[in-house]
Amino acid sequence: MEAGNNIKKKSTLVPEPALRRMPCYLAYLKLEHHKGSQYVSSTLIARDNGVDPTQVTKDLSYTGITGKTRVGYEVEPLINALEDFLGFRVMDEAYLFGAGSLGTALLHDHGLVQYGLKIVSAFDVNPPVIGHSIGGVSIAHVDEFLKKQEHGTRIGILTVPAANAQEVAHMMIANGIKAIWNFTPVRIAVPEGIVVQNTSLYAHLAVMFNRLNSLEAPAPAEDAD
Ligand SMILES: NC(=O)c1ccc[n+]([C@@H]2O[C@H](COP(=O)([O-])OP(=O)(O)OC[C@H]3O[C@@H](n4cnc5c(N)ncnc54)[C@H](O)[C@@H]3O)[C@@H](O)[C@H]2O)c1
Repeated sequence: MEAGNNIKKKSTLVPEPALRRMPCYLAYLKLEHHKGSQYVSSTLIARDNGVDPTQVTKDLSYTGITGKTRVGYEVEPLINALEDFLGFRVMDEAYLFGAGSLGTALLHDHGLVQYGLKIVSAFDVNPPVIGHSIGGVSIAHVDEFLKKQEHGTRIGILTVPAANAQEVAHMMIANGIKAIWNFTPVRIAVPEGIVVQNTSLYAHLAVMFNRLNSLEAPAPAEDAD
């Protein structure tokens, strides 16, 4: 994987559900590759991923790879194409804002690098953490970010308290950040041309609770005549 400020390949706008399925296909294909499979059919990918085969074919066509009649997709080239397409093979650098509980967890996460994201600096305002290093990344005061004139880094991870989210987002954008991975529960307002990706564990938790509770809920009573 290349490091530095390589620009990821310009990609066309792909529907979000397809983009969300692709890393699952990738993980699946890597397992198949590990098991020694050379080819895998769209029917098999569909069955094991709980997706319609036509959907699989359409999703994978975005990578530019098509399956062969009868044998399906060649596993290794498809893995490479998916990784390329998803931008996982070129390393992007990111700054992290807010090295608290969640920020620390992200700084310790080795998985991000495998997906093409390297946190190169973290910024906070809390004196006890400034000057320390977490997961090999040093924590500086946000003033240091403001002092930097040139930022090759275009991605900022936002893990500050909700009350500071908008103000920190403004500061990030004013100083060159183009994409914000927002973990705060605040729907931050940004000017046009700035990418925001909101991520919440709790939103998924709410869905899980709802699904679980609806399983356990008594069946609705039949209408009496
Ligand atoms: N998306 C999720 O799934 C998820 C999960 C947990 C927490 N969160 C959210 O993530 C955020 C952080 O949560 P936490 O538990 O790590 O909180 P925390 O209080 O442990 O950490 C927040 C950090 O931000 C720093 N900070 C405050 N103001 C700042 C500023 N202006 N500039 C830079 N740093 C600043 C604080 O000093 C602290 O170190 C919160 O908004 C929380 O709601 C989201």
